[in-house]
Amino acid sequence: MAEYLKRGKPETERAEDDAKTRAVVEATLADIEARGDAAVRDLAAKFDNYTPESFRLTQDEIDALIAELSPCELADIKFAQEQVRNFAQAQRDSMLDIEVETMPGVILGHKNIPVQSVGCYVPGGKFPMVASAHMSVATASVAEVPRIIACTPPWQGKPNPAVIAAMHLGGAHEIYVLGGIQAVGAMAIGTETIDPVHMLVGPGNAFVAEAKRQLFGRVGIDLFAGPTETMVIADDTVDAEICATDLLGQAEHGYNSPAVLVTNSRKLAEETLKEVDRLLEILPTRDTASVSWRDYGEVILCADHDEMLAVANDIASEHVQVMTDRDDWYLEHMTCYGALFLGARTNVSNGDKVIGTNHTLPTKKAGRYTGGLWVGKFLKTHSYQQITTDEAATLIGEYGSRLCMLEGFVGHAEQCNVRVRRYGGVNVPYGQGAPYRDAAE
Ligand SMILES: NC(=O)c1ccc[n+]([C@@H]2O[C@H](COP(=O)([O-])OP(=O)(O)OC[C@H]3O[C@@H](n4cnc5c(N)ncnc54)[C@H](O)[C@@H]3O)[C@@H](O)[C@H]2O)c1
Ligand SMILES: [Zn+2]
Repeated sequence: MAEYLKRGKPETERAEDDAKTRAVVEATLADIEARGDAAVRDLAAKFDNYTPESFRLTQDEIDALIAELSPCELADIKFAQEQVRNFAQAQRDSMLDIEVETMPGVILGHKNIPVQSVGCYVPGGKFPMVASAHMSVATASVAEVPRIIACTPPWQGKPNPAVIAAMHLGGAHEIYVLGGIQAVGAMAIGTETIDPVHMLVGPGNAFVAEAKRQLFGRVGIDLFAGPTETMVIADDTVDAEICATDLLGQAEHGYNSPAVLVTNSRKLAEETLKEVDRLLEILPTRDTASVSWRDYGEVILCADHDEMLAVANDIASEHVQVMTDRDDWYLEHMTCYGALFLGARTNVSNGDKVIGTNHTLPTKKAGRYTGGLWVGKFLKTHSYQQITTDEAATLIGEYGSRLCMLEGFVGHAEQCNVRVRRYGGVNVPYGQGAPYRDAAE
């Protein structure tokens, strides 16, 4: 049995927080539904103290904001987007349209068609998350989505130049300075000034993630990508400084970011606990990181690697940093997670900002049923079928006719029967199934 050297808030308290968030989101979305732009305006004033003439930026405003960036800042953004595009393009190239002849005259296929309009949410409450624009906007543009709209909250009272530049360079067609529930609500429901989209993507705080969840069905969503989570799987091949740094590096995202160490080394576990306390004295973002660590930090001591693997798959953390004497073994055996970061040379912030994999990843155990955002999420795989010979129309029609009757679907059966009569010359009486012909005949 794994031993907890430190535990986070109990599940019951986490569930109470979730229930409060659900109620706030439900009421807010109903308000946007009822009052459209007027509600959006009130919410932006209330939560972000932001009351511009228009939330949508004009091309002149976008150009002026981009001009505020230094050449180095602009080059860095372009470098990151190039990495994200390159990997997304390789993934896109792996997705093929197919067409096969499954038996003579029977053609089956599928086509990958881009979602026709997407709303990308780029978080910006606590930090202006420039990188989130690469992950959603640039990836949508690799998928050739014809309408990409992007929303982000104001940063210190005005649009953040780096975020807006990343959205624009990523390929956004419309940019709005709008945050939180009002942004995702407006994009999905539509208002007098914003045409609704077909799908919402991108990470956000608990309110944003819950709003997307509630809007699912009305529009598509990429996945449940809420407050950041991180897990470090380590044995005594690494030291406490690197483990503590990796835990706090992601705990700084907000007040509710779980950071969990899973190890088979009591020495490493104890030293990491001490090291976290030491770093929390000097980390400039300790105000948030220390609260996340207090409420959601965990240190789990396991007997061996098999137990570490079981614990890790059960938690299904968003980010899993593996630093052991058998990193490839974890790659082979981990089944539930957002993304893996293998070996001490890499780290989660590489994935967050620059390396090219997508940082919009599943949280709250969503890694049990989905991976993160990727170019494939912007593509819909649609099937089609075609019968090109009379023989195939008759053969499939006869089987189809009988299988419809097996379920009592007489009208369905007649769709087959009319083909069997017309293309096969076989007389199937109206309202009956086709006669059974043995394969040997
Ligand atoms: N899962 C992922 O892939 C992933 C990736 C990056 C970031 N994240 C997460 O994104 C989140 C970003 O959060 P953030 O808050 O900094 O920015 P955000 O843009 O998600 O949210 C800011 C908005 O929240 C709204 N808001 C704030 N307090 C509110 C309240 N009490 N009621 C209703 N609405 C309220 C405001 O409208 C504000 O515009 C972090 O939790 C981070 O961990 C997740
Ligand atoms: Zn991060």
